[in-house]
Amino acid sequence: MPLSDPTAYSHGSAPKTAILLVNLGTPDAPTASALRRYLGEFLSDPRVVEIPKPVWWLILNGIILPIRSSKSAAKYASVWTERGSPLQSGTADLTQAVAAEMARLGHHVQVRYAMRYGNPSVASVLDEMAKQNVTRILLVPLYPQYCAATTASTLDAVTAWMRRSRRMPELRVLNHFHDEPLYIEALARKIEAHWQQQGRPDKFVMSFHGMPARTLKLGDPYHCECHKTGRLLAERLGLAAADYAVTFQSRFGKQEWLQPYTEPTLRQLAKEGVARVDVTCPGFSVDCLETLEEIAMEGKEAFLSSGGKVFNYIDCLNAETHWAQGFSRLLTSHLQGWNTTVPADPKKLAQTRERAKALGAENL
Ligand SMILES: C=CC1=C(C)c2cc3[nH]c(cc4nc(cc5[nH]c(cc1n2)c(C)c5CCC(=O)O)C(CCC(=O)O)=C4C)c(C)c3C=C
Ligand SMILES: [Fe+2]
Ligand SMILES: [Fe+2]
Repeated sequence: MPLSDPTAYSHGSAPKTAILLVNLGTPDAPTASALRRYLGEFLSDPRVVEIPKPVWWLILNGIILPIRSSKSAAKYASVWTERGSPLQSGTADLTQAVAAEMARLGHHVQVRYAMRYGNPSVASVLDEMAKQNVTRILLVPLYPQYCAATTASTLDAVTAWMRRSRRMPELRVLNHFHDEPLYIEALARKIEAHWQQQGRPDKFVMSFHGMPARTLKLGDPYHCECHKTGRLLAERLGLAAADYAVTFQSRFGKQEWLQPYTEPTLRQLAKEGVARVDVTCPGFSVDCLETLEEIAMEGKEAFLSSGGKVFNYIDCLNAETHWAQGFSRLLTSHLQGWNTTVPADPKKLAQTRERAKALGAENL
């Protein structure tokens, strides 16, 4: 494959820094054909499904895609808004909020987002950055807990692009932020705001996306990082061990996944006489199908139909102001040594200020 040369090198050009937020990706429409494309790309990633390729190709194309595409399309249709997929609009909003906050903090950085699967692709955003002479990239997979299926896969997409680029940018990667005080604090504030309005539940459930159980034995730190987030958040909220549970949702296929599973736990709690549960999903940066449909709709139905009385779903952090501020402070600490506060070009600085103004930075 020929190496790409988007712009000619010129002497004396100042370093340009970008923050690239990457989320999982989502279908372009809630239709079976869009789902087939999206799931086909997602589930063909060997980081996501670790089964020998030829066997998996047959199962995926012969069974999973024909059946799951239309089933999943109906689920997506139930959460789709006039802005499209919640994952897409939520990621765009978070990006804009972080861009505004970084500008307010005086950083001259581009903040963009890409999707690991679907659009805008990681390669297309990196191509655009290269054309704009971006020379330093802070890569931020939007997963607080490290997992090979998500975090490492995001880096795979970036390194695949780098393999065909002549002039590689400097690259830093935010590996995880599952125990960062700024993240735990933002989660705690969100929960506390809810409890100030509604009082405390009988049980607080923190539901994380599941993974095949064998990945824990193979050394993936994901399970431990989910539990650490759960423990830190519970401690910050003053909860005793009996007041909360850490569970895993979105099981896929027949093999064992990380336990306890969210939905059976909700049913069990209701049967044990727990009247009210509050559920939140700290592993998802923005609300998406997995939180809005699987938890807020299906999880609620499971709990109430098993005898539970009150089910509250507490949203993800999304683009909350205090999270955009906390996240930007966290990202700033990863920019250390890259001087982003001295403008290279006064004209560009004025443009950045105008852009920040247009993005509402003054209100943050
Ligand atoms: C083997 C299959 C899957 C693994 C492993 C997996 C890991 C994993 N996923 C997320 C985050 C998200 N997953 C989402 C949707 C989704 N996940 C799978 C399968 C696996 N995920 C499927 C098939 C789907 C599509 C929906 C469906 O058909 O059920 C989403 C939501 C995307 C959206 O558009 O809203 C997110 C986010 C993590 C964090 C993770 C491992 C830790
Ligand atoms: Fe998933
Ligand atoms: Fe563990």
